[in-house]
Amino acid sequence: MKIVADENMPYVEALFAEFGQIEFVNGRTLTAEQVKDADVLLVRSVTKVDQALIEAATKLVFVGSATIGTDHIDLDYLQQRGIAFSSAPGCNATAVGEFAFIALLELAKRQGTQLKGKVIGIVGAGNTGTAAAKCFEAYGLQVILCDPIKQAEGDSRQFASLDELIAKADVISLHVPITKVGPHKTWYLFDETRLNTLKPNTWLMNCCRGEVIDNHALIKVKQTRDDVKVILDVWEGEPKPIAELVPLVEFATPHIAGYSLEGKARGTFMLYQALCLLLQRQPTKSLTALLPQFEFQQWLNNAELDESKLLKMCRLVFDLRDDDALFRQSFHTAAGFDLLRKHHTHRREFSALAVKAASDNAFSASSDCINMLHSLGFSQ
Ligand SMILES: NC(=O)C1=CN([C@@H]2O[C@H](COP(=O)(O)OP(=O)(O)OC[C@H]3O[C@@H](n4cnc5c(N)ncnc54)[C@H](O)[C@@H]3O)[C@@H](O)[C@H]2O)C=CC1
Ligand SMILES: O=C(O)C(=O)[C@H](O)COP(=O)(O)O
Repeated sequence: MKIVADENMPYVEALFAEFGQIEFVNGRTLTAEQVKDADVLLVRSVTKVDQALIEAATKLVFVGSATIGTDHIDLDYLQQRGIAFSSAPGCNATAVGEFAFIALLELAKRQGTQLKGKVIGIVGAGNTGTAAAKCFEAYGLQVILCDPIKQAEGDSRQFASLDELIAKADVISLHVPITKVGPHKTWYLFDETRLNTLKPNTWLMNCCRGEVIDNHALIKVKQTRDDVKVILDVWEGEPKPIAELVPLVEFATPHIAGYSLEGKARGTFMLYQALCLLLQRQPTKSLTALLPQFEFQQWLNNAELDESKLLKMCRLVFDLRDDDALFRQSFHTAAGFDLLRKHHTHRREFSALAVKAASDNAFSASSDCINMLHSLGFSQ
């Protein structure tokens, strides 16, 4: 069996070697010629899997994408060909949720204010939106959810309309898939008209797909509204963000919100499970065995953890400022954007770091503060 796999997908060797010969490829530049003998194709979000790519791949039985989004896959064509497909829903939801939380702590610090007390609006209450809400709620923030699809399905959580959310939230975080048609289409959901309805001093963060915000309109709005602060992990026209936009953004990263080591490992592992199922083989590998132990654990002496100390703790697992600085140096070319992604140091999720109160110390952290950290996701 021949497996063609994106070179940026960790743990492929460990999980798929038992199925046959693996050929690693650059997912962005993958050609039909490289895929034509494949039985299995494993991709990430940068590979467009459509008729043009796989028409000649007559042996292909399985396509796996180790991602949450599936907008790069022509699902109808795969179905028509009878090729099994699996993505990895939820694999990096925790990573995105924690990214959103840390990014907002960083923004608050940079603005000389506190995140505490802000109202957070989450657009799209699926896996990543829910993971983000979990962090914000663990920190005691009020969260407003907007998800008309889940609302119509009878999800028991409380929902607001997008207009209500925009009117009430201090921070808006976007967590929707990209869709171009239908009553809830998200392509340019934040177009110029909607961007102009943002209330004064709104913080807007996009960790889903670049085209959910009209980036040209965002430039226009930002040029006259410095009160609006923006964090972008995803960009219209990736891998070539519009250069003019970057200096207008407070934190800029190259589509790495989902790039925790755990998230990537989960993604590859979910494809391994799907292929085992398709081939009716018993899985022999385990996800936990793949992940290295985190080098540190943290003893807390501080009686109370203020926001600045909380941010320092979060930076133990992920320092967003490094990615932002690197981005500004080398986003200018498509190769630069992709290299930033390729060489991104896979951060760990909060769960990799065990946090305990130093018990023999009069200044030991309060149980409220330890409970908050555990609710955020840090281990006991
Ligand atoms: N920056 C990154 O590294 C990552 C980006 N993503 C992107 O984030 C997207 C969302 O991921 P998940 O939360 O895991 O997907 P999901 O499918 O679990 O949740 C998406 C939610 O958005 C809702 N939705 C759809 N249209 C909407 C609209 N017009 N208004 C409000 N809600 C709407 C859906 O009902 C659904 O509940 C993915 O499709 C992917 O494009 C995902 C992972 C990592
Ligand atoms: O899962 C998704 O959807 C994402 O956006 C991924 O985090 C993107 O990562 P790559 O597949 O482009 O490495």
